[in-house]
Amino acid sequence: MGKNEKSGVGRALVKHHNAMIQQSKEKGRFYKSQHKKVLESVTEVSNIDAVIEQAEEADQLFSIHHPTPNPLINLDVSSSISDMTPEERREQQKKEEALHASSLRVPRRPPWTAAMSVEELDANEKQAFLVWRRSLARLEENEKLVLTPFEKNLDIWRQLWRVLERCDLLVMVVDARDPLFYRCPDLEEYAKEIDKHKRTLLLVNKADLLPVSMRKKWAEYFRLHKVLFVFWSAKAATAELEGKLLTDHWKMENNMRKSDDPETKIHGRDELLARLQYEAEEIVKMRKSGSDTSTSSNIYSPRNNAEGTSAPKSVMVGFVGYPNVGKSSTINALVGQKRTGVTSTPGKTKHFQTLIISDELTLCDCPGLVFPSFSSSRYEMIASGVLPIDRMTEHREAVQVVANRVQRHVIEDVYKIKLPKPKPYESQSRPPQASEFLRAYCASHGYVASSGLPDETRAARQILKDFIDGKLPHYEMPPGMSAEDGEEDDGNPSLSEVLKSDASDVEDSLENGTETTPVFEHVLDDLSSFDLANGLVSKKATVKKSNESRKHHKKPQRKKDRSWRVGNDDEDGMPVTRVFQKPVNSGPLNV
Ligand SMILES: Nc1nc2c(ncn2[C@@H]2O[C@H](COP(=O)(O)OP(=O)(O)OP(=O)(O)O)[C@@H](O)[C@H]2O)c(=O)[nH]1
Repeated sequence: MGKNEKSGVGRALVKHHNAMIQQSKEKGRFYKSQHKKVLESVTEVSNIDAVIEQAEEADQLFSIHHPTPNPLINLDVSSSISDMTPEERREQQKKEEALHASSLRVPRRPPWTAAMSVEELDANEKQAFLVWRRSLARLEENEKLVLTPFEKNLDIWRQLWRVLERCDLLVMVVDARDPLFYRCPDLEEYAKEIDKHKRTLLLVNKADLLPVSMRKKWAEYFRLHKVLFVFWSAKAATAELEGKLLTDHWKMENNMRKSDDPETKIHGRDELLARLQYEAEEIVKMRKSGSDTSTSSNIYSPRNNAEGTSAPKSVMVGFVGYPNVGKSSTINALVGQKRTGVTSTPGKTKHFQTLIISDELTLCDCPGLVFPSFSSSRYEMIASGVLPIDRMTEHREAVQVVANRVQRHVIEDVYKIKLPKPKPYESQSRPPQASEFLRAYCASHGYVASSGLPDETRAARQILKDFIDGKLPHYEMPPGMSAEDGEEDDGNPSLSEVLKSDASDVEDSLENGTETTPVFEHVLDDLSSFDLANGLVSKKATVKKSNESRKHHKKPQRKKDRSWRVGNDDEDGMPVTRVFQKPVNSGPLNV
């Protein structure tokens, strides 16, 4: 090999090296410019905004070079259903929901390789996202369907894609009071599409707000449906870490009662970490051995470890879920110190983060995401803590969700108020009307707007906050089960006791046959207090609905502590922090 030839190879190597550096610098600049804009959750976009925004993103707006029609606009609107009765409409809606269930998908990341340029990757992702938005826009146009607000910011979905790709075990955090509302089965499907060995564990958080009898019912339901689950309370685990007792609400002590049943007990911090590591290691072993079988039992026992296969070096557990279900609280409790901000305002976690618990276990926390779904109204989503209370305008509708779900006597007990009883000719078991509830609350708390009228907006915000935080106890039954199903005396307040309504007089009047017979004097009496806009009002409440009372009282939002965020992850430009867990001296929860 001659001297010239030698230096030629050297030059080529140096050139290649410089080109690589240049490329990575450009990549960095691109991501920097991409992430200059604050990552904001977008759920409240009207169709027209969506059309413009998405068309802009896809460079298709008024472009001569792209004469194809905007893919979000579909003028093929289905036939009118306006002449249907409400029952027929609901029936039709159910049928349509079943028919279109498979279209209600989480957006998939288009196939990619490390050889792709950043621009190509970006364009592909935008295009795939646009197609996804188009399919959902079609569903939205179907007047027989109600599609609830869902996350429309591609950058938030990108965070999810990365978490899904990186993790071995996916932990879906749900609120124990209505686990199915917060569960997204399609996400479980998607995880399996990425890697058939990936599994999803349902972390049923806020279990401190659920009586043991209800945990039993849900455990039965999950077992029947082969769902891997764990009951957990980030709040209790945090209290345990801080050496505090959990005494917030009247039911917690009962809910936290010691339970030996591995399925219904609320796991302690160390127990949960061990369980997560075990499940993730099983997945990695399965992947390595090429085996298809996954652990089917929900009962965790370290002795069940697959024989013969050595434990993997390190495993990754990804946390996903709707906003406000307690992902940050869970991560903080697991890490053993405050690493992510916790507030009751949904949508505060914006970027995913990686937290190294030990050499063997890493956690990855994704921002809260509102998955597309049918059926639940915007108000239900506000009441469930998924959409922020601050953006609420129709406060009566949202408070009606609370009034429908919390027993009348519980509302009265918690707030020490008296709600107007149903009129003799009304159904005696009807829930309180939002207007009745709000007025009684305003009267007892002295909430008066500057106009001199009851400050319903302020009251609504407080009531919804109490509902979300658990001050107003409520929970959903597993589908197909009733409150009395399989109830046994375990020393806890029975479900029927907990849910006991003040329907004693309801039943009495039903038995006496007085339920539906309006007494003429009562009707006349009520007409005098009839508020055309809002229905029957309490005789004492003489104030009328006023626009004034709907004024917003924007509360200053607590800022999350984000000072821990450091640097960029060189792989995909996402901010991460690496936290090494300090050993925390805490045993399993005393439950
Ligand atoms: N009772 C009870 N409340 C909890 C528990 N875990 C979290 N919370 C409360 O739920 C609210 C939301 O908690 P976060 O940890 O901020 O929820 P998040 O899922 O990270 O929310 P985003 O940042 O919006 O994604 C806070 O008010 C917490 O105090 C729990 O186990 N029990």
